Amino acid sequence: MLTTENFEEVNQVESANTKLKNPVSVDGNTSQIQIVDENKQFTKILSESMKNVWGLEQNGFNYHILSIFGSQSTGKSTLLNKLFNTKFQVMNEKSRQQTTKGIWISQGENSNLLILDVEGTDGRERGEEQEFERKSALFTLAISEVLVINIWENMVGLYQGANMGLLKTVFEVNMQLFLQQQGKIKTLLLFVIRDFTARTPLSNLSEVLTNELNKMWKDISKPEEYSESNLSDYFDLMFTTLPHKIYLPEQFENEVLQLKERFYNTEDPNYVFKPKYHRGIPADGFSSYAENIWDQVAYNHDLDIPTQQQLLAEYRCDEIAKAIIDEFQIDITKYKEKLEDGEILEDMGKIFNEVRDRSLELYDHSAGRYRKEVYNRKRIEFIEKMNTYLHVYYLLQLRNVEKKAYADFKNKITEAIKDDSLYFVEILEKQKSKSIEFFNQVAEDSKLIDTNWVFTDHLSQLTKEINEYGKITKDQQLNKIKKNSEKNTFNLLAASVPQKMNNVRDHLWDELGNDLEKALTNSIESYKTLINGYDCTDEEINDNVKSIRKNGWNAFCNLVAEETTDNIILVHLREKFEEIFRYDKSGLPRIWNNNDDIDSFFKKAKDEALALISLFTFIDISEQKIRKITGIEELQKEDLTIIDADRSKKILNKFLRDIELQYIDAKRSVVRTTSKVPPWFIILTMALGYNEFLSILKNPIYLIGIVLISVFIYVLYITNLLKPVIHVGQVIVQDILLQLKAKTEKKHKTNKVDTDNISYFDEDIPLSKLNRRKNKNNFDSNATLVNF
Ligand SMILES: Nc1nc2c(ncn2[C@@H]2O[C@H](COP(=O)(O)OP(=O)(O)OP(=O)(O)O)[C@@H](O)[C@H]2O)c(=O)[nH]1
Repeated sequence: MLTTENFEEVNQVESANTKLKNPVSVDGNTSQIQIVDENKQFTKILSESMKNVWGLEQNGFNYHILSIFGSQSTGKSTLLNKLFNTKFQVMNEKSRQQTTKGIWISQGENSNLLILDVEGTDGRERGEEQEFERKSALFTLAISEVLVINIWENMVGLYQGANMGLLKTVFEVNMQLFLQQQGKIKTLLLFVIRDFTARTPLSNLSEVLTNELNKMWKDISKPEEYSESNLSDYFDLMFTTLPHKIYLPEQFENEVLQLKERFYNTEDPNYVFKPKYHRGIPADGFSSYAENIWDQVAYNHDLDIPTQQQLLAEYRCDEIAKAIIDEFQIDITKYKEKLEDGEILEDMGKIFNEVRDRSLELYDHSAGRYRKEVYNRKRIEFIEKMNTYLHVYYLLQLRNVEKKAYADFKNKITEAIKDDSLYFVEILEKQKSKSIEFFNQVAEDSKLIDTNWVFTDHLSQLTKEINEYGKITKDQQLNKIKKNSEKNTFNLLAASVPQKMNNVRDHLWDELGNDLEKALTNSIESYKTLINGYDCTDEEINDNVKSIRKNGWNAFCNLVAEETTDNIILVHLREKFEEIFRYDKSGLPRIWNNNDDIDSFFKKAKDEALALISLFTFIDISEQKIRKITGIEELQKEDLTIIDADRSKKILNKFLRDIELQYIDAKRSVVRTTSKVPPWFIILTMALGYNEFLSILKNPIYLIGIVLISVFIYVLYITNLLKPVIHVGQVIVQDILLQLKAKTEKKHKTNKVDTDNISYFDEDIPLSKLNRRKNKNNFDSNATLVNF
């Protein structure tokens, strides 16, 4: 009887048949796919469907798989569509043609159920060929928890009609599949007896079927050790009936609804999806697992479920780890940029522990469903991989912390130097500990839990850098303090030596010796005060004090040398000479006259001036005192010599020449003041020269000459050049006269030097090193001495 519903079904099937080639869906509904087609090709979109169409990928173990077996055209697809609201193809009544080809899979409506509709057995299209039947049995048994065996009541007891051939295959492949596995995996065989008339009670039918199945189990060939095993060790049996769909449609519908409870209602006493039937494949690994199983089955390879599960676990754990690692890397990249820019990541350890824990949680959630041994092994690899990535960040962090610790240390030390802190070493040590402590703290805090990361290399590098910088700075500071002390000595001496050498004549060297002692004592005291905080050894202090003393002595000698150049000595001599020769006791310039004893004055002035030179000939401080003040052990005579014999001679020559001119000037001024022309001589000259005077006036040449000379003299007068010209003329004349006189006398007299006055300079005094360097006079070494 064709009902409206049947009519619709037929139409539906007819339209669906036109789309049989579509591997996705018979009616364009992507909720069902042909998992294995009639050419034994496995679908490429199972994973995609699991994830995006059925939304089961993240269900873990919370999903179930049911397959239906049975002879062709026994209403399998119809039953599934009724039970699970799937859209499997249903046969067109008129053509009675096989509809389900290969294996189809669909999601049960609003559920976590995956339903497989398997091509009917003993289909006439495949003839006697049982290969696909065996393969599909192997495949579906490997992945399904429940096998629904669809039979018509009138087939019970018939070998082929009751699918006994198929069940024998199932039993055999079960041995092949699950015997290697530790712990028995059970499968539920749910017999749905269709077109049930109730003429034979279900209990009888069940019994018949159970007996047949047990007999069949006994008959199949089993390994020796399983020869005594029972069917019930591997299979649970469940029997149910459905009335005739066409003749008793309402009853059929009602019983289908009741049957539905066994699949959907977990509370139902006959609920079929018991945990013991689950294949233990997490939903996200199902597509890979199913495909691998089919590959093995399709190409007649030995199907070793444990190996497949092992391979799946390996593959999936890697895949899961990779996906999480990809996300993990994206998560941590933002920190890398900061670290590469030199930033220190606060709470790095905390942040990274959290990031790692989050990733690990995800891994555990997904990979933890796979084989424990694989999951644990891969977990260690996964953690190591994350740790490796994070270790790069940790090294960057260490580099940044090391830089900061070093920079902080340097800044503090620079500040201490700027402030001239008296506690330099204390600050240095304190800052060193602080910087190292800071480094240790951050390095320790930045570590990840359960890692053996070390930072000893960075720490020793930092310590080395800090120590080196500290030592260099300390040495520089000590050197600076020493130099400042030496500068202090120099400044004190520079303030006293020139002043005293220019003014003090009595006890000059006693006073200079005292000044040197005071300057050195002052400098050494301030040096010792300043180095107080530097933790110097006695040896270092002694060496530096020695150096301050020695350099102080050198500075003293230099200042003395600067004050005893030839010119300065000459100035001193001239001043002394002129003090007596040119000025009287009241300090007024002398006007020489005939009664003055110029020679006596000259001799006295010269003697006293020459006596002064001895004051500057050598440093007249006792060697004992110098040793005591300067600490210099080896002191040579030449070290104290200021003016040596050579220099003395040159200075003396120059001095004598200078005072000789003053002597001549004095003598000449006496002549000028005494030699006047008498008046009678002027009158006589005018009388006798009157004619010559007139003749000059009358002669135009003479007249012009006189006029020109007068004009020249007048020009000189108005330009104030007359006096200088006269003076130059006088000097030239005097020089000519002197040279003539000297040449004349040289022929007759030998040069005689006043040995009394210059005997001191003849002493064999060694050359002073200092003055050899300082003395740059340009005196004519061949200048002759003049005897007065
Ligand atoms: N007598 C009877 N006929 C049924 C029943 N259920 C469905 N049919 C009819 O049986 C025919 C085959 O139905 P299908 O659901 O396509 O059977 P199938 O086993 O899936 O067929 P294949 O997939 O080709 O093996 C259809 O014409 C259905 O209307 C039933 O309970 N009893």
